This record gives sequence, C-alpha cells and structure tokens, in this order.
Amino acid sequence: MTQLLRSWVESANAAETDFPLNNLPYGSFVTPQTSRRCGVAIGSQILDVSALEQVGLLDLPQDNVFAEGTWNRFMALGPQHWAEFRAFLTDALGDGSPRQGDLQKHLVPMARAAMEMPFTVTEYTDFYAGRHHAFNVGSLFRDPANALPPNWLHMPIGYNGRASSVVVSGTDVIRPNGQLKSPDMDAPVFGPSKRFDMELEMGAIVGTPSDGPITVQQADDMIFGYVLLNDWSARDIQAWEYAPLGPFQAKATATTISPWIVTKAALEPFRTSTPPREKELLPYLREPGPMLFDIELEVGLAPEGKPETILSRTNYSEMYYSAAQQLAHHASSGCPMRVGDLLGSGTISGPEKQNRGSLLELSWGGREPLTLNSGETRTFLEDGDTLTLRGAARGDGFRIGFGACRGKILPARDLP
Ligand SMILES: O=C(O)/C=C/C(=O)CC(=O)CC(=O)O
Ligand SMILES: [Ca+2]
Ligand SMILES: [Mg+2]
Repeated sequence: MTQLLRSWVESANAAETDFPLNNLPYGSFVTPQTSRRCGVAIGSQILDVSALEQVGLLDLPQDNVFAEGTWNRFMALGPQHWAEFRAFLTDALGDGSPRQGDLQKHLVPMARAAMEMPFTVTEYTDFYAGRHHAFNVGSLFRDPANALPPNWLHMPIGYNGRASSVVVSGTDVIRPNGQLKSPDMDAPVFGPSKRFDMELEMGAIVGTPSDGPITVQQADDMIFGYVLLNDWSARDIQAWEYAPLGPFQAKATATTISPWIVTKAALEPFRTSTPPREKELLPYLREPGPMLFDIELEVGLAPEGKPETILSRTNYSEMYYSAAQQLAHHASSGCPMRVGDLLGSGTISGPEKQNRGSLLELSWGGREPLTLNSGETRTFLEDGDTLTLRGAARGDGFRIGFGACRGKILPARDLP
C-alpha cells in the first residue's frame, strides 16, 4: 500500500485532509484580490500555478497555458506533459524541497478562495452503467420481472446531456418547471417538479482527443481525471417525457461537479476491476486490466438551518462498466471525442438499501419516506435542502479526496 508523501505544507500531512501531496488535484479559483486562476490543492492551501507561470517558475512547452484560469489548455498538452508537471509539483512541494521559498509566496488559503468550474465542459454524456441502479429504476419505471433492458449487459447505455448545464459545487440549483402527468391524469400540466432528485455519480474528463474508434486501453490513456458528479433529476418530468428517446428536460436543469479534478495519476494505486461479466462482452469492450477505482462515496442532506443526515454510502467500484469502456463505446461509431468532454458514470448504487445513490431508490418511488436526524421526513428534495456528495480513495494514513460536491435547492421560477 502506498504511503503518505510528506510536504513542507504542514496541513497536507494531516490524516484527515482530502489533499495530501499524493493527491495534487487541479481547480480554478478567485479571491477578492485576484481574477480567475488555476490552482493545485495542497492541504488547506491552493498553489496558484497561474502566478507561477507568470513569474517564469514553470517549464511548459507553450506560453499562457494557465492564463485563462481553466485546465483545458493544460489537458491539451498531452499525457507526457501531465506526468512531467505532476513530477515537478511532487518534488517542489515535497518535504525539504529547495523550491519552498519560491513557492510559499504563491500559496493561497482555501478559506479565502471561491472555486469556479475547473475546466470548460466541451460536451457532456451521461451513462447508466450501475447494475443496482439500473435494476432498481427498471423495476420502478417499468417491469420488475424485466428490470434490465435486453441491451444492458452488452453495452454501456448513455444519453447526450447538456454541457451548458454543468455547474461547480456551491452553485444554487433552481427547482425545474416542466410537463407533469401522473398516470391518473388525463392531460399534462406545466409547473414545478414535485419529485426533484439527486444522482450520485463520478465524472470522467477526456484529456486527449480522438477521431475514430479506439481500444479500451487507448480510452483509459485518454482520461485526464475524475470529479464527483450530481445529475439532478426531476423524476415526474422524466417519467412522462422519456419515451422513446430518453431523458431530456428532466436532467437539463443542472449537473453539479466537485471543484477539484483528481488526476488519474493520483488514483493509480486504487485501481480495481469491474465485476465478473454476466454475458461475454464484444471484443471492442473488453478491458485489458483493472479500470475502475476503489473510491468510497457518500451523500448527505441538510434541510435549511438543520444538521446533515447521511443518506447513503457506496463505492465507485460498484460500476458494471468503467469510464474507459464507456469512452471506447462512445467513440466506436467514429464519434470524435474532444478535450474537455465529460462522461457521467451513471448512478452508483450498491447492493443494500443504505447504498442507493438516488432518492427515487432510497424512498422506493416515494412510497417509503426517509426519516432525517432532524425528525423530518423526505421522499424527494424540498426547497432549502442542501445536498452534498463526498468521495475519497483511502491509502495507508492518507486519503485522496475530491472536496465537497454541494448544491442547495431554491424554489422554482415563476412561470413564463
Ligand atoms: O431507466 C430509465 O428510464 C432512466 C434512468 C435514468 O435516470 C437515467 C440516468 O441518468 C442514468 C444513471 O444515472 O444511471
Ligand atoms: Ca444520471
Ligand atoms: Mg444533468
């Protein structure tokens, strides 16, 4: 098991930090004094790499890689530069580094910074690759006897989402209006969703473009890093609109991501395999090695002014298909993939009730309300609720964390 790497930034050596030297995730931030910057999380601090670039302390093949304050231009430099930059940071932030004096001036306390979107999302696709979630939703929306669609064990099913809807943690989420029609109604009405829900997912970020089919190994090599992702979902809008083309407005309100991109490099020690195949996959989808990661996940709900209740705990290793398999499938038609494309894993539910990654499943379609620590009950989200996803891979005496992925629900807009 990998050990904690010690840093001269003391807060990075604490067992409970999300951001030890082993992690070094990438984000974007502003402070009251500065415009948008690219930063690297280290303990309770952010290393301002836009400033390091400006003063000439970085050795990169191009100018102005970090000038815009997003990580897209850095991603486009490619895997060799990703590795070199990470090696530079690991060395320069390591205990006893002679660069401490130069870098110390460019540390910003996280408490003074507000996080922005770490990258510009080029396109966004969401998958449906968690077996427990697909089984549960199939049972609730369709037929418990045929819960999994016939194609499900043969390919990672997905839909094209909206890049424009992806927001960074901390952004409020306005309850959507939409067409609602329950089975007992003759005609739909238009109004606020009454079954507004979350989905606990991971997002994979494409860092290398492709133009044509790729192998699963090539797909894994193309992935730059991972974020936590909450695919906010209006179940009442979804149930009425989804046939036959899939989710549309139900999932177009917002998708929240965690502020830090945890690189694939930081997650390498935590690789794990997808579960045994129930049906043999076609060759283009077979994995040459372990391509999932052991990442513990949880979701908490805090009503306005009340303490949080943990609703669910699960693990990314529950997925049936890895992000690499999803990316290989996505490109299999010749669909070009681009730097900054975001792939949602699909909702990550586990085998037990306390491992379910959506309220749809936790409340079993609204029929079994949950009781919160405050004594209130919930089937779906109420206005004023704050939902927080957290995730970390656990090493020996350290954790590779993502920071919180949080959103608060605001009341629906007045109708147009
Ligand atoms: O089974 C359906 O009709 C729809 C399921 C979903 O909610 C789609 C989705 O976002 C997939 C996922 O997150 O796993
Ligand atoms: Ca989803
Ligand atoms: Mg969405």
